[in-house]
Amino acid sequence: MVLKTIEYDYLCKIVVIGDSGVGKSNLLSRYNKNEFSVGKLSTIGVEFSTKTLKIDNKLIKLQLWDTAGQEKYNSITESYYKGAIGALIVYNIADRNSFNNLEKWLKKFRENAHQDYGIMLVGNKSDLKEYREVSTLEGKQFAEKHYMQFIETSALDSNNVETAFNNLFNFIYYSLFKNKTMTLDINNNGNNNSNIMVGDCEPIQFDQRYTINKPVYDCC
Ligand SMILES: Nc1nc2c(ncn2[C@@H]2O[C@H](COP(=O)(O)OP(=O)(O)OP(=O)(O)O)[C@@H](O)[C@H]2O)c(=O)[nH]1
Repeated sequence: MVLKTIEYDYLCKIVVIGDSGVGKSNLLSRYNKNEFSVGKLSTIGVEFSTKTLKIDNKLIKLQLWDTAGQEKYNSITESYYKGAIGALIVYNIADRNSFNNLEKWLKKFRENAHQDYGIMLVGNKSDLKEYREVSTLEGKQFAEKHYMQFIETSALDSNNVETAFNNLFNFIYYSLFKNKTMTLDINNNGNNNSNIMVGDCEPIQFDQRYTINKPVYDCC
C-alpha cells in the first residue's frame, strides 16, 4: 500500500500577465527568491513556480504562472489561463502603452480563466519616478472601474512586492472560502487584513482536494 503524504489542502492557480518587459518575471523572482536580474531573456511560453501558505490551519499551494508578454505567444498563453482563479495584471508606470493594453489583458483573463476570484493590478517599476507616464491616480481609477485591487511596486528595490502577492492571496482566499463581503484596499495601507469583513457563512465545501475547478459556491 502506498501512503500519500498530504502536501496541501487546496491548490490555486494564479497567472501573471501583462505586456512584454513590464517586469513580470522579476516580480516573481523577487517574491520567490529575493532576486532581481537585468537583461534576462523574455519568457518563452510560460514558466511556473509554487508557494505554499498556511492560512486558518489550511495549506494552500499556489501555482504562479509567469506567462510570456510577447504578442507571438498570444495564442498559446491563453490556454495557460485554463483553471486559473486569480491574476496579477502588470503594467510599467513608465510605459503608457503597457497601461493602454490593460483592457486587452483583462479581457483575455476573464474570457479564458476558470473564474475571477481576485485580480491585483500592479503598476511596476515605481523606482523610475522621473520617467513616470502613468499617474498613481489613473492606476487606482482603472482598478476601481474593473473591480481589481491596486498597488505600485518595484521589483528593482523590492518596494511593495511582497504586499502585492500577499494581498492578492488573502483576497482570493477569503473570496473562495469565506464568501464574505469585502472592500478593496485600493490604498494598500500595509495592513493585509484590516479591510476584510468576515461574513457569517460556513467555508465553501469541496468534494476532493484539488477541486478549485468545480467549487460548490452556494453556501450563502
Ligand atoms: N527599473 C526597473 N526595472 C525593472 C523592474 N522590473 C523589471 N525591470 C527590468 O525590466 C526588464 C524586463 O523585465 P522582465 O521581468 O523580464 O519582464 P517580463 O514582463 O517578464 O517580460 P516578458 O518575459 O517578455 O513578458 C528587465 O531588464 C528588468 O531588469 C523594476 O521594478 N524597475
